[in-house]
Amino acid sequence: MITAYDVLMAQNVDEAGIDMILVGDSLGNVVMGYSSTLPVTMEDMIHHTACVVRGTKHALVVGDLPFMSYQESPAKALYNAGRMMKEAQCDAVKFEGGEAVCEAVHKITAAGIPVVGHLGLTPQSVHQLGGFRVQGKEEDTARQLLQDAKALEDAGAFAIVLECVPADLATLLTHSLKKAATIGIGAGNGCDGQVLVCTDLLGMSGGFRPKFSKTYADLHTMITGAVRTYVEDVKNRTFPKKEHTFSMADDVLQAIQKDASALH
Ligand SMILES: Nc1nc(=O)c2c([nH]1)NC[C@@H]1CN(c3ccc(C(=O)N[C@@H](CCC(=O)O)C(=O)O)cc3)CN21
Ligand SMILES: CC(C)C(=O)C(=O)O
Ligand SMILES: [Mg+2]
Repeated sequence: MITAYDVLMAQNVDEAGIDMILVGDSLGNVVMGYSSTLPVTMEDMIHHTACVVRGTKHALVVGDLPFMSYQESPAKALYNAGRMMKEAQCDAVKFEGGEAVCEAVHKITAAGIPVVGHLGLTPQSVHQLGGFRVQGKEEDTARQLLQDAKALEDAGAFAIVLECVPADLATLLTHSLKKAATIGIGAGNGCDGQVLVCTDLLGMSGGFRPKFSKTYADLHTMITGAVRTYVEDVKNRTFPKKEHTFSMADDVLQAIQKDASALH
């Protein structure tokens, strides 16, 4: 699984054979320039998820539900999950939380909408968590994670993202679940699948380099290099060349030249 936020990236990752595309609310950081995911709205998520759906032929597209679109009540969660499916036409929705959101998961799956859960470091709760830190290192928090994962599975989630949890705990959770698949990000290779933010993987997320990420390409260097060369080419007139240029018939040109010189 990989994130995407627009049609171009969706086409590229889909062609590369990815199984699932997540239109993450990391949109807030990656595309909109916010310092957290909290300001992202339903309108933002629907808009970008619809773009990704239009660029996807094969992968399953999951729309992330933004902060405060599902926390208030299971009824509101169902309403917004329905909006995401109807207006963006994606294949599933995802939202953060364990036991606290299980009633919402149950209602949404009962309505025929596939749900992906998200446990561990849940960025919409960053202020409560006190920062972006590994979760579930202590006995009580690890036990709560196991309970949350079981509860999400029982409520009907078909997959659960595990973000920034110790690898051994993620492996244990993966084995404990009977139906739901685990998708790790900073959770080791014992999960059923993995997810990364596309711009992190491609080396175009600026200075953001979390420990769990791996850059498979250096697009930042490629993009700045290409644009720098373009600027130079324009300034020294090596671009555009003849092959980038349109011409006109000589007699027409001569007629217009006469008109132009008459204007002097
Ligand atoms: N570009 C991008 N990639 C992401 O993976 C991502 C976003 N944006 N935005 C939403 C959330 C926020 N995420 C984050 C943000 C920061 C850390 C971080 O600073 N982690 C540290 C601390 C680990 C520790 O507790 O030791 C690290 O070094 O990984 C992790 C996940 C993951 N998500
Ligand atoms: C990092 C993934 C799991 C996510 O929730 C997002 O991109 O918003
Ligand atoms: Mg998210």
